[in-house]
Amino acid sequence: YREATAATNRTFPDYFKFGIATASYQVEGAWNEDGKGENIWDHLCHTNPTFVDNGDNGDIACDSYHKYKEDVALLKDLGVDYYRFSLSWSRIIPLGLAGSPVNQAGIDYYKSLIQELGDNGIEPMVTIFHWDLPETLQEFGGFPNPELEEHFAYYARVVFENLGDSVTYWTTFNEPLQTCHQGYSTGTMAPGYKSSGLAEYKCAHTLIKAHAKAYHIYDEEFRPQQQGYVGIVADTTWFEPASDSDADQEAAERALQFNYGWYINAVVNGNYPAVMIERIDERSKQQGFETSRLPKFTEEEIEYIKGTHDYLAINAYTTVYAQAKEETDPTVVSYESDLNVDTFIDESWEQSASSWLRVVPWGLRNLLNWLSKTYNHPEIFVTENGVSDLGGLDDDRRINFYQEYLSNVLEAILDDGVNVTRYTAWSLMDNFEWARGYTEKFGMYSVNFDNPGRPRTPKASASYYAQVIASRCLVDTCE
Ligand SMILES: O=S(=O)(O)CCCN1CCN(CCO[C@@H]2O[C@H](CO)[C@@H](O)[C@H](O)[C@H]2O)CC1
Repeated sequence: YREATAATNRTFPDYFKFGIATASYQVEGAWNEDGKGENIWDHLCHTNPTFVDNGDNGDIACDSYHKYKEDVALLKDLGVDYYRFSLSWSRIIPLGLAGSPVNQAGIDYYKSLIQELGDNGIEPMVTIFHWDLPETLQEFGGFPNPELEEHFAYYARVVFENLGDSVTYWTTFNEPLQTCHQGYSTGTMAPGYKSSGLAEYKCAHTLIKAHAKAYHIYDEEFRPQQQGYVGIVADTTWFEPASDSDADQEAAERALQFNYGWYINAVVNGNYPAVMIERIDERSKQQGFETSRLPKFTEEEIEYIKGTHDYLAINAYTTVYAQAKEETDPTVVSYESDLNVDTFIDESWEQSASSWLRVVPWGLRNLLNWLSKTYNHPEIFVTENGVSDLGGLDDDRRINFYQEYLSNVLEAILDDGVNVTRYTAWSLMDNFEWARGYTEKFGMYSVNFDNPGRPRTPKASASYYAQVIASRCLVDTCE
């Protein structure tokens, strides 16, 4: 499908659940209160204030650490079934290190938030890691250091033990692609390293093993009593073949495998996608490396990693066209040259406030179909989807975005038989948009960052989303 379609007037199935998401560093603030340790975003913002637009940082952010009851009241007004939020590793384990002290005040904060959600009939969907790595662990090398597997396993066990009685849906990592590729290759996210085609592959290797270990810890030690589910949230742009030539179709498929398959082929089938292994092994050999730049899983690791997911999750925002290109200079060591695909957009696609995000609703339907076909028709959660602007309460472009993207989700379900059972909007409120600071707004509630009270104000999109959830339909007159 390549055409925007008018929003369908059909209704969402009764089992379908609507949610909304935030993340710890983006909303909590209280960066050094009640025993919380420093994380890599605290450290980056404080030591290199030019990294983030306007020198913004998450010291206060939306102050959700103090205002979480207000946040739950907003969730109640929206009528969401669940709230997807993340835990701050260094609030719970200040040093991050396996065996290091646990900060009870950090545990108590999340217990209070989960209790408040429960009291309001809202299910918590908890992300264990959403990019805010304890700074001490970065001083040990971060995820490129294989020891991070043990440190993460210790953290996961602490949160399963302390919070698991009230949590059914867990996610180990949010967007490992951004963690490793933006963090250690493009340098556009903390810790801001530029080790393309090198450290980023080590980062992913440790992260995938850490995910699998946490999954097995839950499966063996906690699931019997807690009866919950564990997954990993991966993201990708939808890559639409620029033409129906074989070369362009292969280019699009290769891009999806290097972006989403990098992690999800591992948790589903136990290993990296074949196309990554083949291309990186070959190029590493041409470049004179004794071993491939892409680390290898052993046979027992493949068995251990295979199947470590109880649902398939996707954070999806936008689309690009993918086109085959001539092989680049084989001596270039980089992810981009390993991938070797040209991408471009259609300038007619509606813009957002984010340079990487064009509004292309039909791309989400194609992506959901690709996921279903590629991973054998699993249950799929859309765990993030949303659009940025520069502010304002009459956000009719955001309403239009949700109406058209949700319509494509519903068409994937009703017309294509894709088993999507959850949809999560990004985000509840305007928050710290990483290197873009507070300039790009994704919230359904506006936050006034010039007011120490960080007041929240509903935008028109909040009313629209509440109406969609109540009516289970996207337009005024439903069938
Ligand atoms: O600006 S640049 O072009 O130099 C680099 C930007 C790279 N983007 C950042 C967001 N990411 C996926 C979405 O990232 C997700 O979506 C939200 C909106 O971004 C974030 O706030 C969430 O934390 C994150 O989970 C796609 C890649």
